[in-house]
Amino acid sequence: MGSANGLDASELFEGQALLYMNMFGFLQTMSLKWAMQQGIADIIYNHGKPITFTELVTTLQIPPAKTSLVKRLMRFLGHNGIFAIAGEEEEDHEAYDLTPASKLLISKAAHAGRSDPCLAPIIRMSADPLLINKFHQLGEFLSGDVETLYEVAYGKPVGGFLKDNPEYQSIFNEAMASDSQLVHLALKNCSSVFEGLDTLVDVGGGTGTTARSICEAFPKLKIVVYDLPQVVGNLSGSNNLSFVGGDMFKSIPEADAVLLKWVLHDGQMKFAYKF
Ligand SMILES: C[S@@+](CC[C@H](N)C(=O)[O-])C[C@H]1O[C@@H](n2cnc3c(N)ncnc32)[C@H](O)[C@@H]1O
Repeated sequence: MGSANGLDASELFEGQALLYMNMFGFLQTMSLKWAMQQGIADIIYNHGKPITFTELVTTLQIPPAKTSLVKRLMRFLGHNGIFAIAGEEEEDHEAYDLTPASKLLISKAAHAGRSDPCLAPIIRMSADPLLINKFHQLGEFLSGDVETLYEVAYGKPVGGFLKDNPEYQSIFNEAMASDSQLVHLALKNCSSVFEGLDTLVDVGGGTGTTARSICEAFPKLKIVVYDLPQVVGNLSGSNNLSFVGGDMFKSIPEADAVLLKWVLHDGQMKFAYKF
């Protein structure tokens, strides 16, 4: 027999499971943040082989009363593909290994001088409480006239917010730079894209991580990274790389081609960066 809302028992439970899965979706972000803050990827990497549950809680100095919670979190992260679970799950013999995702959390310090990409900074930014908070204002933003979510939540657009909060400007710049580290992998097969170009302007190019990769791959190409003065003001270039500060809504330096990466993804971004 159907319930009052016309659902049979299996539909009810499926609906409930789906709702709860979405309701607890934030736990994916929070457990990832925990693993990153604890440096678990570095711990496993330095260990040189899968680390057992007992070894992990000992290394993390988890109080005995809370070790079972760590096991739950590690299994949750394993279920989500962040770590691989090896060994037997009974008797505390379970062990954790790195996956492609957690290898991208290994810090530069653990890699000791190698230049492997590390995406921890962009996770740090995305999981920051202040920056997450703005999403509580989605309703107010979408039903009101204010142009950006930042303005609803913090009283100013993202550019102004970052200018007034230099610590977030650094978090933001590092996050963007970490995302851009992966670009050089894509460049290997892209030479045709840059053929015939002498100059390129990377508009909203941040601190120049993408531009540096392109400069290395195409040393004859001259690249200008154009971004807000607060972002590029203190940066100096090299042979074929230079930094220019300015506002892209007023003008941009002349070049054979323009690169826009993570800039103007949609109409909202135009307003988002207005001061
Ligand atoms: C989402 S980030 C992308 C950074 C970089 N392209 C990347 O992919 O890592 C957007 C960039 O646009 C810059 N930006 C925002 N408004 C701007 C403006 N009016 N003129 C120039 N740059 C601007 C920001 O400072 C920021 O560095």
